[in-house]
Amino acid sequence: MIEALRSLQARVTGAAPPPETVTDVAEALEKLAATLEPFTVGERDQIAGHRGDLPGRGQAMSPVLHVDEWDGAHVLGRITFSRFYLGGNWAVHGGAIPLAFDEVLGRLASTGRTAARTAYLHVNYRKITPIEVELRVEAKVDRVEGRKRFLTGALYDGEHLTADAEGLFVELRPGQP
Ligand SMILES: CCCCCCCC/C=C\CCCCCCCC(=O)SCCNC(=O)CCNC(=O)[C@H](O)C(C)(C)COP(=O)(O)OP(=O)(O)OC[C@H]1O[C@@H](n2cnc3c(N)ncnc32)[C@H](O)[C@@H]1OP(=O)(O)O
Repeated sequence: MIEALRSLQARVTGAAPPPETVTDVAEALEKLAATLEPFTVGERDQIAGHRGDLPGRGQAMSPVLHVDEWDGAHVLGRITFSRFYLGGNWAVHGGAIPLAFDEVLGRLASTGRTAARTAYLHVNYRKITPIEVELRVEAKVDRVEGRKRFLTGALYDGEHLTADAEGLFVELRPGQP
């Protein structure tokens, strides 16, 4: 279901269908939304973002990270931004890149440790990040100071660095939302 939604996001973004097709698709989507409505659940029970066994934790908001290496200290993986994430001139939207970094660094920050939340995330855009190209993602925990975890990450198109990030993730106290 989530994979099909991702595919739909990319198709909708890239299409300019005739008016009758637009009407048909809109009706079909409204019907699907109505089919799901009776199955609305609380946050804890939803699939999206809560299924570690599914690509991208089962949520369609950020692109899927395919993990090659993951431990408590570093991550190596691959990520492809579909056409859904197009900003302009075949470059990824500037807001989608921090989304991907927050996902990767945020998950790494909380791997094998008490959960942490993003306090800040600084992103440098070094080169255009291309759409529909498999990119390499690297991330690591740089240092830990008490509740503060400082992480860095980088995104590569081949040997070209397209963006890098530095983030502070603060360990949550018991009961802290
Ligand atoms: C989301 C789920 C998290 C759980 C993970 C579960 C398992 C993982 C699996 C899957 C997860 C999903 C993967 C994606 C995860 C993405 C993470 C996000 O996107 S989180 C959403 C965006 N972030 C917020 O909404 C935070 C909003 N802000 C806050 O809640 C607080 O400000 C918080 C927790 C960040 C800090 O508040 P205080 O009251 O706990 O602590 P204070 O005392 O203010 O700060 C502690 C230390 O940090 C410094 N600090 C805090 N903010 C700073 C900043 N912006 N810049 C510099 N220093 C800062 C302070 O100066 C202090 O340092 P000194 O101890 O004095 O040395």
